[in-house]
Amino acid sequence: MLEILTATEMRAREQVAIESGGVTGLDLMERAGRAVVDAVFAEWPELAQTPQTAAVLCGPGNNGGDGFVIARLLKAWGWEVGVYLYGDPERLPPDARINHDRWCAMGSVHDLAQASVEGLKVALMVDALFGTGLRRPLEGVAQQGLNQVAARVVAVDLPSGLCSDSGRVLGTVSNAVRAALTVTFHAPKLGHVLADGPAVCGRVMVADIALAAQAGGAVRLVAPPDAQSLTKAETAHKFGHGHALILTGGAGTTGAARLAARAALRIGAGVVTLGVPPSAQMEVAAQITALMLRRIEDGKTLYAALTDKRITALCLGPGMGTARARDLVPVVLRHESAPRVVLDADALTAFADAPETLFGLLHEGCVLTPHGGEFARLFPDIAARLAAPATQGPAYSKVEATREAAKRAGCVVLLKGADTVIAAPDGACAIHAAAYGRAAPWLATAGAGDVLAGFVAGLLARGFPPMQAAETAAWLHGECARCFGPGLIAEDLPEVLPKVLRALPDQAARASSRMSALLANSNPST
Ligand SMILES: NC(=O)C1=CN([C@@H]2O[C@H](COP(=O)(O)OP(=O)(O)OC[C@H]3O[C@@H](n4cnc5c(N)ncnc54)[C@H](OP(=O)(O)O)[C@@H]3O)[C@@H](O)[C@H]2O)[C@@H](O)CC1
Ligand SMILES: [K+]
Repeated sequence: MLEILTATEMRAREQVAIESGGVTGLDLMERAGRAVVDAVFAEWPELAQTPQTAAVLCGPGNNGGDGFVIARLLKAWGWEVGVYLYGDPERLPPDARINHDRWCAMGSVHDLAQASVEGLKVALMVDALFGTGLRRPLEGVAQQGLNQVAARVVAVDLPSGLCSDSGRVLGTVSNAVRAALTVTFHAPKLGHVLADGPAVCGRVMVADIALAAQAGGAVRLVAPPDAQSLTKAETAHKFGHGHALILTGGAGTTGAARLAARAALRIGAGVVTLGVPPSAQMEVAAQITALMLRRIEDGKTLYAALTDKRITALCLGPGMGTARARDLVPVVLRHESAPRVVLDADALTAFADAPETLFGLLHEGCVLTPHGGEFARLFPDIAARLAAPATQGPAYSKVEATREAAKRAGCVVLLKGADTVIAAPDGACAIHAAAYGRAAPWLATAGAGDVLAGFVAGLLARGFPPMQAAETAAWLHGECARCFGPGLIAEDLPEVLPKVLRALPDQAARASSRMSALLANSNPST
């Protein structure tokens, strides 16, 4: 499991290590500084060839302390290093103060408030202004780092201005350092993958500073699924892999549900049936082959259909129309057979006026897959809080918002985006970040969300628990987009899935691929 930490969790890990007596805060700071220097040389090998020039911007906390270590190590390599402190040396925390004083034995410290670094030409700028302790937007002289012209900017832990827990830049979005390389310690932080994080971090390297592994953080990065979990048993009957029922809208609006149905079938549901109103029967019949068709006219016919115990999951919403959704969603959610259900698109919008009615019906076998707009319709107060300007760190995050929504809804919520967050009512939470090595910009295409809903439905039909179904669907969806690449349209996603499934790593390979797939991993000497 690749854990991804909040600032508080990271501090707790540091504290446990220090209290165990095996390491001091000063040791950790030394390792952090050394890890940054090693990562810089790994990223830009040309800088290790001959001594260069660097500007190191140090802040008033321990992030600044790391900066003083880096300055000392670069100087030891023969570099010409300018150190600029934002703050009062007398008020530095103890470990940072010690490293400040060590540096002072080798060079001078400029006061960032007095010495302008605007336009300074250096080979490397080290941003050690703020890390996990950022509380407010960068302002005044602290902003000088933003306009640096160095060819290479390395951020220590986080680009200054970026909130570690939310990935939101405090203030306006231009209020953060834009790094080419970010070197963080022990584990990635939420801010590296959420919101603005990927846009300002550049490449992210996770450096091992020899902190002992501990029980996982509260949030995980979605891992590649285990190939075994998606195979089909040699002896199983088609109904052994479940039967998904996908409801369509009327004539002319059945495309979205057909996309979802094909996705459910491709991901391995044994049988997939499209439930159509009479007006759409001919249209759908003319389009399908492996998919089944059943007339679902109204609540009564749907209720009767659900008495077939072989139907293990439903997908409602894509292209369904809000009126039909308002009629049929309660029938499914109230049905005594309690099949698993994914609700998307119109099935969410249909309850914009009365979200509490929907929440009263949802159960733990449900998954909601809203995009930002649908989320705001169901959870307007949560969405408003998330949309409010981030002025204080730690800022309210998409992780907190999705967790709050899942708790309120009483089921798994998958909030889509480049940073897809999936949360369960018990607080379990995972992020699928389509960023860094897993960026999938081609997913911004009509119908991609319908395919995701279909993937979730197919997995639910196969018996995956809701959280696992949502995580697995999100990962495979992103992987299909990456595998197809430019020119992708939604129809391509289910078609490329077999290739993606064939390439899935087995359990042993998963552990090592997880980290490298998303973030570059460095393991500098300690
Ligand atoms: N944890 C670990 O295991 C390890 C941690 N390590 C390193 O420590 C870093 C965390 O250090 P940290 O906690 O001292 O916080 P940091 O980011 O330096 O800033 C705090 C200071 O900034 C100030 N301040 C905040 N915002 C401001 C603003 N906008 N404008 C002006 N001032 C502002 C704030 O002031 P205050 O809010 O108290 O007024 C306080 O003085 C971490 O990122 C990593 O690099 C490593 O050494 C190895 C192991
Ligand atoms: K920083």
